[in-house]
Amino acid sequence: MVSMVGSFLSFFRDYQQRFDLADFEREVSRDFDSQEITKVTEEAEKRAKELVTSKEELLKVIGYIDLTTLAGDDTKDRVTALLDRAVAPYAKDAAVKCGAVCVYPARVADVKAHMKKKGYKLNIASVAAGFPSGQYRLESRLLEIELAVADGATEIDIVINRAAALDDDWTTVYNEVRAMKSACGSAHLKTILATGELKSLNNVYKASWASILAGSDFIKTSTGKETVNATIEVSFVMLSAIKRWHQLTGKKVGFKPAGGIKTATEALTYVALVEKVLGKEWLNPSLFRIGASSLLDDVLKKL
Ligand SMILES: O=C[C@H](O)COP(=O)(O)O
Repeated sequence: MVSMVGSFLSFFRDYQQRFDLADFEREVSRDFDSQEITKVTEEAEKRAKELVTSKEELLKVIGYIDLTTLAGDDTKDRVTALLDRAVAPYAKDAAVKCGAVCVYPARVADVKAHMKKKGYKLNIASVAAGFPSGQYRLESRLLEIELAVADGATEIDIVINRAAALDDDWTTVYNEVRAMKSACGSAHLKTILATGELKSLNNVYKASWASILAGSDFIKTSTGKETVNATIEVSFVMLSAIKRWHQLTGKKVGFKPAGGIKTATEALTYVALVEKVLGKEWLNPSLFRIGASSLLDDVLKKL
């Protein structure tokens, strides 16, 4: 028994600490069946139409939301108002809260100061590492993460290096995410794949796998700034990678669809998909978030 645990631990440590390109290639050489994806999508859409009639499910959606503002003209007043809203989004029930607020690094200190002043408790997510393009030197991306954490971010949403991904250089993608995970310290790392720029579902799977191997706590679809953001199709592929990792290691990685999710029914389609692929145990804010700037209004309207 002890030696089984020992070999499991060494397998797991190996997977976490080195990037073996041959192992990686073996693991990611798979195709996705478009008929299966269409079937799963139809099922999720059907289930979402049922879920949207349930007040309990709608309230759960609020708890999954990373209430986001990511605009060039964000100010202290805008992010503090966002925080006020995220801690008390539903007037009829003070226990309902969003999963986090999500802001640019330069606004984290404003959020933290307001949180302290009001005595709130909520996760503060900051995008970082040259969000949304990632087209910056690694040193500056790492420093940005460290500064956001020092200012009070408890969750860091980084972007992968799409130039490396599109050059099929998955070692670089892995090494950079690993360095970013280390720069996060105790903050959780959400790794954005920017799937709308990855050109193929196989690349989405490779990006998911490299990010998971590198220690990401969550994988996230999109920045909200790509031409194509979250879709059910790429989500299915990412969830398949999370499922495979769980089968191999027993570890649970979270999932965050983001970008362009505006209605309760759309949000619940992702809920239904997660339930279908990974099971109900993933449906809590420590393993499932939805990144959205304008979803909350529609959810409140339906309550
Ligand atoms: O991570 C969150 C996204 O940037 C939000 O995108 P959205 O403004 O389309 O809802």
